[in-house]
Amino acid sequence: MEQAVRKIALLGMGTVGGGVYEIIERQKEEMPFKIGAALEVVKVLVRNKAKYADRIPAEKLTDVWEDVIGDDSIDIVVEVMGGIEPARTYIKAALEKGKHVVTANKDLMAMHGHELLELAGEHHCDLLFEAAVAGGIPIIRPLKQCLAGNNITEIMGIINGTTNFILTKMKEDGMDFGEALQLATDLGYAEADPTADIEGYDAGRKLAIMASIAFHTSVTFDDVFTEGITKITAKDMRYAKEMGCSIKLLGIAKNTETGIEVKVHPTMIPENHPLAAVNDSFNAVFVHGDAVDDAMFYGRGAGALPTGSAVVGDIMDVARNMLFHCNGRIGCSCYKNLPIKQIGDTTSRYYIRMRLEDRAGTLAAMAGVFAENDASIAILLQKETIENDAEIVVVTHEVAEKKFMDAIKKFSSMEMVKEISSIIRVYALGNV
Ligand SMILES: NC(=O)C1=CN([C@@H]2O[C@H](COP(=O)(O)OP(=O)(O)OC[C@H]3O[C@@H](n4cnc5c(N)ncnc54)[C@H](OP(=O)(O)O)[C@@H]3O)[C@@H](O)[C@H]2O)C=CC1
Ligand SMILES: N[C@@H](CC=O)C(=O)O
Ligand code: NA
Repeated sequence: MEQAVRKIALLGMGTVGGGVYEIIERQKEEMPFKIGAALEVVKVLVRNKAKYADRIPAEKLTDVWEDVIGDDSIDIVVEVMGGIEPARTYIKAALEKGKHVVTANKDLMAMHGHELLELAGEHHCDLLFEAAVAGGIPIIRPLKQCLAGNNITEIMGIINGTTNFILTKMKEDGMDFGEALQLATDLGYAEADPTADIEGYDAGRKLAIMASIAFHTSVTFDDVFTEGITKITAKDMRYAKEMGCSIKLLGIAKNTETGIEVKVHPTMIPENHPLAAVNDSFNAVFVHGDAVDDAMFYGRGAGALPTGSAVVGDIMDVARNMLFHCNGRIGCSCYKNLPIKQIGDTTSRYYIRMRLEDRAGTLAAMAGVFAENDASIAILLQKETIENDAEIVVVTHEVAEKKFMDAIKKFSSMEMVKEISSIIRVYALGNV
């Protein structure tokens, strides 16, 4: 019997495209046994063909989209270009022509995922995006399938490899921020514009995608509160260590009775928390469901082969579905319309480092302002004197963000306050 061949077009041949191409090559002999068909990359779309001429045969390489969309033999379009446009237009056109789509594009899925998944459903096509969240770590499929019997109430994770790499290098090797970012870029972890990584936008996009799936309601990137790591200093890292904590950029999504909370920010977590041990470019996602209890997913969240691994897994699923004529069986799962909470309506604990006039009564005045706003103090440290001012570190108990920020606003206008040097949210700190 003649061997079935599933024909693939790769849109993009950068870090991820290169990984996908290599894995398909490596697995060539295995594919018929694994998915009942061979996989063949027949077209590779890029902007600058000359850059790829030494790696990709000339007959496959194109810079003309019509060569892909006009080729009826192509079954699967794999979008690994990134960005919103022209990716969105190309994916829509592919789905409308009945082609299945695999994408790693979190920017697009976090903004237009709902629309694209509905379109895929209308055309009975697969639209799979495992690589869009936490790269090589299986998390989309577990949320959509393996954990589907749960009422998921919380997701918390380290979902940006670049920032985790930077924070690890700053903490463990004393590297400065710029040096660590350059290294992350050279290793292929960072986005084309690393602002998305360091300002928390990339993590925000991944969080929106996971929250939509887990809570069955549309959450877009615009709904997510984001704060990046650019203000984290070596000094805060030292204080964190002294308190038995690490500083990590966390994405936190909760399904509460009053609405959905979605936020990304640097967070102090105790060293004995499993997420504190997640270092370098590794990612990890904690999921809490009413049936499964806690589950944690850990692995490489970025890089050519780890991300390629997720993309190829999706391509193989499409090919398997083709064999059994059941493409499009798992589509959009947003059947609710839940409210999204503003950051001011969420609660947290806070670490504040500040410089106060070193004289009698300042600490009492500070405690008074905090108390008026329901922010009770759990830890107070006074270590250093800087130019006759006292450097004070405070960690509060859980308090509403709005009340805490009101306290900070009132407090910073007082004459005795020389500087609010940093504010970092704190995730549970032992018994204090
Ligand atoms: N890097 C990673 O570790 C991860 C990346 N992702 C996502 O995967 C996607 C790809 O990322 P990555 O591989 O790092 O990106 P790169 O910048 O390394 O590669 C992008 C590729 O797409 C091509 N391309 C870009 N725009 C166009 C266009 N308009 N028309 C044709 N070709 C185009 C580029 O071609 P040319 O060189 O000719 O411009 C290049 O080959 C992004 O959505 C990213 O967010 C997801 C998880 C991890
Ligand atoms: N820039 C991203 C790559 C994968 O999504 C990251 O650093 O995690
Ligand atoms: Na993934």
